[in-house]
Amino acid sequence: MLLRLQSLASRLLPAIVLLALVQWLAQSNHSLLFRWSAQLSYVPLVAILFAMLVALKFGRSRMVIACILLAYLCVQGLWPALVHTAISSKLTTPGLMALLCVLLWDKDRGFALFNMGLAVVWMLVTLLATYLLYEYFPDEWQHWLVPVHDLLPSPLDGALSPMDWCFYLLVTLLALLKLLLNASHSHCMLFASMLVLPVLDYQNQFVTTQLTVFTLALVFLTAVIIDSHNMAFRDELTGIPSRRALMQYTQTLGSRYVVVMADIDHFKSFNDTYGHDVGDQVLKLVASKLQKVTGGGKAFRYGGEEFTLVFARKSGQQVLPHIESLREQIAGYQMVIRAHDRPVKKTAKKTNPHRRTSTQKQVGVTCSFGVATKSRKHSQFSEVLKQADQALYDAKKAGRNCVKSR
Ligand SMILES: Nc1nc2c(ncn2[C@@H]2O[C@H](COP(=O)(O)OP(=O)(O)OP(=O)(O)O)[C@@H](O)[C@H]2O)c(=O)[nH]1
Repeated sequence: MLLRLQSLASRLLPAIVLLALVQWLAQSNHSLLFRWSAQLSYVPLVAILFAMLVALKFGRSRMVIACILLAYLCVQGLWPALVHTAISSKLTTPGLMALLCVLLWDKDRGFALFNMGLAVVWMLVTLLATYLLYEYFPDEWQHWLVPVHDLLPSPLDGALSPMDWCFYLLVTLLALLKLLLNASHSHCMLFASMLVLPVLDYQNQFVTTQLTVFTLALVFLTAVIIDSHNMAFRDELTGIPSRRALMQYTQTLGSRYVVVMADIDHFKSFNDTYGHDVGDQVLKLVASKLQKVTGGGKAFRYGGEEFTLVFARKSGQQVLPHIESLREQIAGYQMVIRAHDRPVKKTAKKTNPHRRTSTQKQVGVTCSFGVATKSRKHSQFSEVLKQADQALYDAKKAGRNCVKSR
């Protein structure tokens, strides 16, 4: 949970700080900004449409929809007569916030006609629900909103009606809940754009909106690119760099490095005893421990239950103490499993070393390690990797839960 909060903060904070800076800059009424907004008034619209095209290319349907929603803000500023109606002006911010919140909870559905039709339907339903809520919220229920409205800091008291404040708060909390479950860059950026909408509504200035939309276009572009990069180079299950990332990393290695192959001992029996889901939990746990390796090592998931650690500019002797301490840490950790035990197969009964813990909630995991150093004889990365694999085989033969080097 702490890790999740850390990654959420590290993704969300830069975008929020950037947007806050933009608001401050726009409020400073700098003459250059006004000249910029007059002469380059179409730039934010072009930027957000460009971000939309990139999202389209990467198949990120949610970001495409978010860009369209932000483009609406630009169009509203550029051609007010085109979109101005009593309903649209009153409900623009709540409607957009509700749509962004639903987008956060939805998933990328691609661009098949049926899925796009579905997206249009739920967007219309969301807008209709927001409209009905605002129009028909009973007057006699208004007093329920007052205590929540009182939570607002006093300078903002008059800025937001109780209805607006409660609605924004509810939608924001719902979105935050989603972020706690999944905080990809795209999720964080959608959330940041949600937060800035009431501010834009309050300021109601063309230049602020344009500048913010331009910033959001850049922020969305960054999110789409980073998420796509992560999809390609991060292992989906464990979240650590994948084999593809390892192969790319090898290009950057110099003439001195150490490769370590790590393999979870008797991993098959975890799957057999507790099921595939617990097997996945074990993989995640081991990956998180490997990722914290000291001595400058970088961890990758090689495939299955095998991991690779690479230590650039290090000798075997320098690396060994770090691997030994890593092995001890993993072996000393008691993992609490969150799954019901499986009936043990007859054939697995004889060989399964975890069988005794099958009724307990805590299980131990061990790993074997094979270490190899780049040398004149083995100068190619593939050769060093092969040596590390051989050393791993030695470790397995020596009884597992140990480190062997070649
Ligand atoms: N849960 C889960 N299991 C996986 C995954 N990838 C591979 N496996 C399983 O990992 C197991 C690998 O087992 P083996 O290679 O036989 O070796 P082991 O049981 O780890 O035993 P030793 O390596 O000899 O100590 C197989 O049963 C695979 O199905 C995965 O992503 N999730």
